[in-house]
Amino acid sequence: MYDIKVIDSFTNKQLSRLKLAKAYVKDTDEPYGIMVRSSTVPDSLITDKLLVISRSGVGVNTINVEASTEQGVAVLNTPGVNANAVKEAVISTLFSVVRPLTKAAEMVQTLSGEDILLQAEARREEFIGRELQGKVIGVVGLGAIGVQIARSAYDLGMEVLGYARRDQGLDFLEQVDLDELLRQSHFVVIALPLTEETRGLLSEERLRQMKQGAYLFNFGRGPIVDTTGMLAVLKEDSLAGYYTDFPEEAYLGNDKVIMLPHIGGNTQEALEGGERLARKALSDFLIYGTVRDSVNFPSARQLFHLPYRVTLFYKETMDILPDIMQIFNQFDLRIGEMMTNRKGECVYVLIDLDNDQSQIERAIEKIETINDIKKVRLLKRPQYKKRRKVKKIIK
Ligand SMILES: NC(=O)c1ccc[n+]([C@@H]2O[C@H](COP(=O)([O-])OP(=O)(O)OC[C@H]3O[C@@H](n4cnc5c(N)ncnc54)[C@H](O)[C@@H]3O)[C@@H](O)[C@H]2O)c1
Ligand SMILES: O=C(O)CC[C@@H](O)C(=O)O
Repeated sequence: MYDIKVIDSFTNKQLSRLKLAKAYVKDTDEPYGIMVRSSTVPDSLITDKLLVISRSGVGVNTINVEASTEQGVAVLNTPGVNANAVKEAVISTLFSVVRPLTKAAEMVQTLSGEDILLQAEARREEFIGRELQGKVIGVVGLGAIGVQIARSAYDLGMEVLGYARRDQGLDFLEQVDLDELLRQSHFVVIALPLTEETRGLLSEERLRQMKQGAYLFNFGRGPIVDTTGMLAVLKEDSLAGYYTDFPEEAYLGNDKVIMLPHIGGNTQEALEGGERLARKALSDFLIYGTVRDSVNFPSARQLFHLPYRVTLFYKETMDILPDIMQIFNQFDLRIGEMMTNRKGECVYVLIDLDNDQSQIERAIEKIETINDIKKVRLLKRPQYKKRRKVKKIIK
């Protein structure tokens, strides 16, 4: 039985399905698993008992991934699940800054009388907009979200520039360096994760390179844009505005800043999809040791035919697999199937066996003494009840 701590709200429908993995929601300080959305996972929960953190969503800046890796805890997420939602939010904010439709509709509500159409038309000049077609958009970060935004902007007839660390080979945009992108774009959209590398990437110096009258949209994370720098640049009237999904007190009352309450991915479709994938990823990890999307574990999947599976996670400072194999031999364990995969210096191994459980447990005790080993688990092949055949009654 696994105790699962649930941070943030998840639907009962998904939480009740955890029981398929013998996992049950419990408010404990020492869980085996954590389900979370964008709230911070306290470091105190990352104990050696913890096996997995499953994030419904993409950004993992609220999870101490380094500490998790040290404890052999898999940090799973659901990349791509909210990319369409964020893309649609970005496209609608782009339209909202060039077309004052909401303001125009509000004005109409102030009118009265039979000739309301004439009165309204007389004020049309107050609401002249601009078009996106033909303008330059720069997309910073070409992952699931960035690529979708770039593609839609291209379909709207915009000229699309993109910034990524590697050539993405996309034919609907021109990849340029960040400084060039900032100089050329009328609209710049940030679709990056928050990392040590991206924190403050949009520094005052970089913001000053932006085109006169350009807009910046931040749907990545707040600290990617330097707040002091942004306030200074906005004061000088070089930027037309800053649209951010991450409210900051320093921007309150600034009429050039529009802040949303972190709702880029906040659609019913994205939330339901994220919850389902995060719950399933957690269940599959607990039952089978399977890893699909993780920021610190390599992906791993193997059919579970034999009665037992040993999963091993280690940070490789030297090749320890021969030592592990030697222990398996010493305890006369016959490996049926095995797979190994790596992510950077982290290695994850699945080994399926058909031996006596106590024999495997003794081998595990010895494997746990090897330096670099972060986590070893012994899984039993799940026994699914056979479905009863339903006899067809033919009248
Ligand atoms: N506003 C919201 O509600 C919302 C919703 C989803 C995601 N996000 C944010 O958007 C981020 C991106 O989401 P995604 O689904 O596109 O993730 P993703 O992992 O598919 O893409 C991230 C991209 O950023 C690139 N990248 C990372 N560091 C970089 C750097 N220093 N320079 C250039 N490129 C770099 C990666 O290579 C990757 O291509 C998330 O991490 C999250 O912070 C926000
Ligand atoms: O979980 C959320 O509510 C927002 C998710 C979003 O910021 C993400 O990184 O996927």
